Amino acid sequence: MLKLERVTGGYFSDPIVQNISFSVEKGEFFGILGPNGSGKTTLLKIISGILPVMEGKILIDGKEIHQYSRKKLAQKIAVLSQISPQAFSYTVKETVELGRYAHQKGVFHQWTIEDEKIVQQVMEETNTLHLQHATLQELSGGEQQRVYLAQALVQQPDILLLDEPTNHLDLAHQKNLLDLLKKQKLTVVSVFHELNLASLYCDRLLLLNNGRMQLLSSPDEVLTESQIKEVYQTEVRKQAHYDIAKPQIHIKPELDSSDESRWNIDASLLKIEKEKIVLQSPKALRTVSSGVVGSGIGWRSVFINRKVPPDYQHARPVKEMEGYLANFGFPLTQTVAMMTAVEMDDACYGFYEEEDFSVLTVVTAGIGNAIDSTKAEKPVPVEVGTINIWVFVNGKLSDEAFIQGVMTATEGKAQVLRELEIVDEETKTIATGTPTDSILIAATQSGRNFPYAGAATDIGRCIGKSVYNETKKAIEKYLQRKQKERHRF
Ligand SMILES: Nc1ncnc2c1ncn2[C@@H]1O[C@H](COP(=O)(O)OP(=O)(O)OP(=O)(O)O)[C@@H](O)[C@H]1O
Repeated sequence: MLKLERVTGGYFSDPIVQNISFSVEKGEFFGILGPNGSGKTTLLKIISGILPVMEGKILIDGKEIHQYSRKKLAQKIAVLSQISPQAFSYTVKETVELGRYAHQKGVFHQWTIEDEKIVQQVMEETNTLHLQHATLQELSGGEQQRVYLAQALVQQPDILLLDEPTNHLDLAHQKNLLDLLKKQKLTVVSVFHELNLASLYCDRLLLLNNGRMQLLSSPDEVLTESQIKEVYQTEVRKQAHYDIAKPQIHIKPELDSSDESRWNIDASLLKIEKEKIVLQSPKALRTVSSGVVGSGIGWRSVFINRKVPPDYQHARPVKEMEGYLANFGFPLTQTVAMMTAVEMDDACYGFYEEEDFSVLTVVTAGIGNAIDSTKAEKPVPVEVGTINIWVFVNGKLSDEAFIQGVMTATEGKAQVLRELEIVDEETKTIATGTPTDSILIAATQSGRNFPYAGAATDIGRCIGKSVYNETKKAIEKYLQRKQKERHRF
């Protein structure tokens, strides 16, 4: 549909963009990225015919753009105008109507029912209809942007060229505008400054660097940490979007040196009370957890293991737990909270200090419902039994290390159950845990760097060993308590 063949162009004789070649297919959303001054706007102006092609060719549907009449080209390509002060005395509706010029026939450019229908429909879609009688100067920057988009859309072009279409828009209007363009299945070529929006909406991205093509590929290939560092001279982190398979880029603010300094979590921060265990960290820790509250991946500074009655039943345990936390004034957004029916006195913890890192591990263990997850058909709850494991690492864990930390901790727990011959009463085989076990791996993200935390690493073995030791002590305490209770009755 749109094809650039070795295009060079710019202002006067200055070739700002050089040797650009790509094709855009019908219905494709094509993004142009690059640092300030890399030639994005210049390239768009060359494509739209505002600036001449110095070398190479631009073809639309196989025909070079200079072979199209102005009106015919306007039916093929629309450009989202930049806000221009001279247009300010027009009303919104008049401004949008100008977009129909390319389709008006005859010498007198008669306005048809069809023209009116399209204008009404597009103004509705762009949320500009209610502004129709206002003049442009009475509108905010974002409202003006939507009016110009409406003007381009009523042109019903095959290809829409946009230069930073969202730069004046608030969050909702950014999303609405890009959703609208996506829904219309238009062929869009758009300059973006916002890498994350470009990633979410574009099928392919062209990354420009000093007027030349750095890379043309999918968002995932273009938006890599190393590529962005090279082109934008900025350190970034790349992560997958929470809901869809598109990358998102995070910049990291420059911190003052005190924020980078090493700090530790140790047992002095731990408070074991009758009804709960609390650890409050002076700073947020990066966490991976399966708590009732604060599960998943995040940054948290308050950790609660709450004792509930053995017959605890609640239709909405998360809500109930949130209410409990709020009662104590614990900040919900910063808290990981678990529950157990185990006596808090039976909690076990240990601080494991190695040469250049340390680990604090806290375990409460009840094994009334011990289950062999590899054989059981379904859990058969008899009594309350939950093993809750907290592992605090004084060090910096990668995502991979967090996952391996969960693995090594689980291996430690399973080893205890095997050694103590804790049996799943249903299957009569050695249990692997209980049906409601919970885990937290939390790291200060200061001090030594740990790319991995599997059993091949000292941190992995330390996590495995600490969980093994503390779980063993906790289960032995639990068993002793049960035995005493049995003797009493
Ligand atoms: N009207 C002009 N006349 C001469 N040179 C220009 C003109 N407009 C831009 N340039 C030059 O062309 C180069 C590329 O500018 P362009 O606006 O295409 O970059 P851009 O990638 O869109 O930048 P930004 O991200 O800042 O919008 C710059 O060095 C700029 O100084």
